[in-house]
Amino acid sequence: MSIQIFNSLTRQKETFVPLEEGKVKMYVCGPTVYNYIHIGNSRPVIVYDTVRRYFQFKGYDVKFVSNFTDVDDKIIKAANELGEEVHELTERFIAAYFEDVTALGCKKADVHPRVTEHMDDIIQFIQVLVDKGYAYESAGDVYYRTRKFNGYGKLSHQSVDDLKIGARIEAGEKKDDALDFALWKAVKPGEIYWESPWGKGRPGWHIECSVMAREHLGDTIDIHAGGQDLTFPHHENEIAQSEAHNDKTFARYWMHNGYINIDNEKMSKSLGNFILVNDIRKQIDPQILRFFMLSVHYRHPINFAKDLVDAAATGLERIRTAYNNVKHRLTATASLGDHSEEWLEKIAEQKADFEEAMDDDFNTANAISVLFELARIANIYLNETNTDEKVLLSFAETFEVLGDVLGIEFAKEEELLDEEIEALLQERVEARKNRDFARSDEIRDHLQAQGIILEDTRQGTRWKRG
Ligand SMILES: Nc1ncnc2c1ncn2[C@@H]1O[C@H](COP(=O)(O)OP(=O)(O)OP(=O)(O)O)[C@@H](O)[C@H]1O
Ligand SMILES: [Zn+2]
Repeated sequence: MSIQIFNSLTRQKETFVPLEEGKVKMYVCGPTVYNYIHIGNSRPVIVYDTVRRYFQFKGYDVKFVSNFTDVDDKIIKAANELGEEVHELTERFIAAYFEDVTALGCKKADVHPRVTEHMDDIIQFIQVLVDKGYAYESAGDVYYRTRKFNGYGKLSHQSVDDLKIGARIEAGEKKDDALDFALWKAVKPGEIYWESPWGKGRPGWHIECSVMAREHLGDTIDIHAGGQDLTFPHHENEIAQSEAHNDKTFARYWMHNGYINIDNEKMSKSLGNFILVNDIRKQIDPQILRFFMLSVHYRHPINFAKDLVDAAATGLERIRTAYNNVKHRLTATASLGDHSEEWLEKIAEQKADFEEAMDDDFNTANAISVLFELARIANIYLNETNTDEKVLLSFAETFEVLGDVLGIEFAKEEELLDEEIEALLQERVEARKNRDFARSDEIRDHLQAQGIILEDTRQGTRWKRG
């Protein structure tokens, strides 16, 4: 079956049809780097990393771009407060970002463009909008003429007249209409700036994504994604800028993830109710955090509560134990069971169910239920007297492949307990006594693969963890 995506633009699930056969061009709005990310901020990173992994699993060639906003008001304020250069501050938090999201099992994007590296492209883009009459300069600022763009409000499903009611012109803004938004901001004293046709200044936030998406993915992209709070005004403004500039559809599918709440309120920096990934990943296995997040559909809210995280930990442990028992049995078995076809079919059914769940708008909650079912079946199989290597390998491989789609590893770091190692060594002694060198070597290789180093001495075999 093909992948269905809930498209915020049409507010319905649609069959994913790529622009170019077999390829996915995807842009995810990235962080403003002036602070460590909190768990709420990490949700879009985990969610869209999983979406990307699933497309790759389905055989698509994915180009994944996610930007860093490395100059803006909040960054300038933070740098001033800390007495640091803007680029020093942003380098520090970009490095911290990579550490945090890597710990959470997220792969790097193919490109992580930065605003400061695209200043010429941004200026040229704005110039085109000015030339086309979609933007105007006003005392060193440049504003987008929102009413000129037909279709403004189509993503957030609001009419321009509704929006007008809530719009205000802030002090210091010199725009013609309250709905207009800044593309370029004139420099204020003491701020970092770039030269432009409109004088010294720096870009507004929305323009950067339009420019960087176009530079790295082209005029039209397949999927544009971000947190649900970005729908309006950020993504609405991106559409207005890009479609006015390119005269083409900007993004075909818009995906938005729900919030992580704490006591049923959005976790956010401004509310101060946040937990930093950098802190919590030292207390809770980050794989548990990822598993916890994926156990809820990406469009639903998640309440971050200790008992729910504990439940996720128990659930993950259940799957890991089944996987480890399968792996363990593989070291001890080579006997042929009688019912391998039947079991192989059962495993294949779980794989198909997993795909069905993920095809349905990346329903990771249901996909995880399938992993629980796979674990349940594996446990039943392990109770059989004769286990077949082929079936065990298929169980192990299915856990690994499906786990990889979710970015979850089931192998434990220290998979073998000391007693298990001792038992295997004892078995190796017996095997050697019986001149079963094949088995003896097999045990040595298996232990080595787990990082256990054996040393045969006159007194017997010693081992240590490598
Ligand atoms: N609680 C949350 N749950 C899910 N996604 C979130 C949450 N908070 C922020 N995001 C997402 O994280 C990214 C960065 O957002 P942002 O920097 O605005 O964070 P914030 O904590 O909401 O900050 P502020 O309170 O200053 O607005 C965006 O994609 C946003 O949608
Ligand atoms: Zn963006």
